[in-house]
Amino acid sequence: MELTAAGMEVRIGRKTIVHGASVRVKDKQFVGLIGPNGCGKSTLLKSIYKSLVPTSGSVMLDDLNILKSSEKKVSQKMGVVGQFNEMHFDLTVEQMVMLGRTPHKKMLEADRPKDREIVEDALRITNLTEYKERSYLSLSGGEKQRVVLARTIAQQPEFMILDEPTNHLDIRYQIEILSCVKNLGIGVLAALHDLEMAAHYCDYLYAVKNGVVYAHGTPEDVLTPENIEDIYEVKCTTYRNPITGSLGFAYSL
Ligand SMILES: Nc1ncnc2c1ncn2[C@@H]1O[C@H](COP(=O)(O)OP(=O)(O)OP(=O)(O)O)[C@@H](O)[C@H]1O
Repeated sequence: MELTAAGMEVRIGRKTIVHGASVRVKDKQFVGLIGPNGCGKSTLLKSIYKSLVPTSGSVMLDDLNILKSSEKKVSQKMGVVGQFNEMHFDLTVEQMVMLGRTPHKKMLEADRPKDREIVEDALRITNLTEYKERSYLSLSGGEKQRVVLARTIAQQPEFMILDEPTNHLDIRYQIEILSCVKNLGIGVLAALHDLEMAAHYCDYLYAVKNGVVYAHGTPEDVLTPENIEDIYEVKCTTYRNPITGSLGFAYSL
């Protein structure tokens, strides 16, 4: 399943936030979106997953025209883990994860044994089984983030978009979440801040600066000291992490 977002332009009020960005995620690729605060990563992702209407551009998931398809049709194929996961009414963790089954059910259809099995699996792979009776609102930010990932996994999407999925997470959960997503073996487009994580997990990267795709390629091609200095306005030296073999970064102002 391949995602192609072409010529995405997003204007909010009088300001153009994303300027003609194109992004492609080939079958089963894990693609990262990097760039400084406010460069337009979330806005670009939202325009791809239909939370914002782009001024121009097209988004195809194989032959499904995302921008012209119903929410239900899109959510049968595409799962989204957004940046903010606040809710104002309380559900248990299990009920929250069960919401992931909604796109696959008819209106008011009860939970089927298969739905319960899928929810159990999603709770297990996100290490949330023992949280299933807990109230969602009582959870910490990182725990909520894992529940939202579990809900998205229960949705059984063929493609996933994640907006800074490791935001609130400590190192262990950052690794767990990214490994878990990688092991799903589906196409992924994820905005990430941690360049070491991006280098380690992503097959391909798009670097955004001022709403424009500044560079794209493999992590080795994109995460050069020159690019990082231009994109983030910091001094940077790269090295090879002797333990993981992945790219490492040392920064200074
Ligand atoms: N609804 C809005 N009205 C006005 N400006 C907006 C709106 N939404 C986003 N912006 C602006 O668009 C720019 C890009 O925001 P966006 O959230 O896409 O950045 P980002 O790269 O995801 O940043 P971060 O890494 O901090 O999450 C920012 O300057 C932001 O203030």
